[in-house]
Amino acid sequence: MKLTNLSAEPTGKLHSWLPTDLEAEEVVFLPDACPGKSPLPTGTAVLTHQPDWRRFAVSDCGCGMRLLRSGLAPGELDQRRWDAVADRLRRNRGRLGDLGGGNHFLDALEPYDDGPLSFLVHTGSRNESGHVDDLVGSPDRFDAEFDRNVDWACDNRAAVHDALEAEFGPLELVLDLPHNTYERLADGGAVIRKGSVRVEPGDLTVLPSHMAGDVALVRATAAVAGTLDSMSHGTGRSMSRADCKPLAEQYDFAALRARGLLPTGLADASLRTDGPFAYRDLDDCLRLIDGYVETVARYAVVGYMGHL
Ligand SMILES: Nc1nc2c(ncn2[C@@H]2O[C@H](COP(=O)(O)O)[C@@H](O)[C@H]2O)c(=O)[nH]1
Repeated sequence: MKLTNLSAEPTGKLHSWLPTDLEAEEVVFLPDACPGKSPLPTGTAVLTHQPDWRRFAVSDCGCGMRLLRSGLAPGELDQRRWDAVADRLRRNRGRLGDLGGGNHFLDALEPYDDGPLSFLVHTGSRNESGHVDDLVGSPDRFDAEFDRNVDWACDNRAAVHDALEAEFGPLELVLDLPHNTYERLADGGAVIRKGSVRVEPGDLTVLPSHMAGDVALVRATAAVAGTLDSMSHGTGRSMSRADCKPLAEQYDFAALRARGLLPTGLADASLRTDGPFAYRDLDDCLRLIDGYVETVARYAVVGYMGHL
């Protein structure tokens, strides 16, 4: 098996994160590589011809990110308007336009170069995703259900987009990319992407870090031919949710609130497992993919919501 390691983790450790029954020709580990609850670790792209490869492609199918550019000057965002968006999303609970839990989030972004605010939406396919699990032995039904999930997740991001437009007016769609998908190959194999997006040279993608960290809009170069046309979907976790507790207890949430808007009523306790201390640094990750992407724009997070 060819293993390409663009992460900061030692290669031996990465091997231990792969399922022992995975038969892959190639595995790419991106800077956001981290183990999770899914069969494959996050931040990976896997080329396989294993007949039952679909069992490695389950979990939060179609989860992805949508980047939107507004016509708003940064000063036009305030607590009242951020709360109004949060209330709209809360009213969507259980249906399209529900941000969901975990580290699904909506950020307001201010560019470092002068310019209008942008918004970054990160949501998945919510409970829909579990429906593929029982279909791994029925490829046609699995593929149809997976596609339905990917479409549902995209519609979910579109519904969050609608909620933002209801408050802020028209928003330009910069990109919408799922990061838990697979690409079927003509020869029966597949490239499975878990926490990684499909990009071709020239394509834009977005790299967020955490609720208090910068976000980069990047363009893929020709070098992505060497990463199975794949790129990271963020900086990735540096620790598991279970390990966050001691750091969360010491974290200065008041300083976080002073730097950016959080919806009224969102308790510090809700952010314990997904706070800034749980994720890697953006510049560290950008250094690891130098040559594979070029930074087009960089933003500070000036508003966060999640765990609504
Ligand atoms: N700008 C923000 N980035 C965040 C936040 N929470 C996590 N992250 C980054 O996004 C991805 C999300 O990944 P997933 O594994 O849950 O699909 C992750 O790699 C982080 O680097 C946030 O609140 N704001």
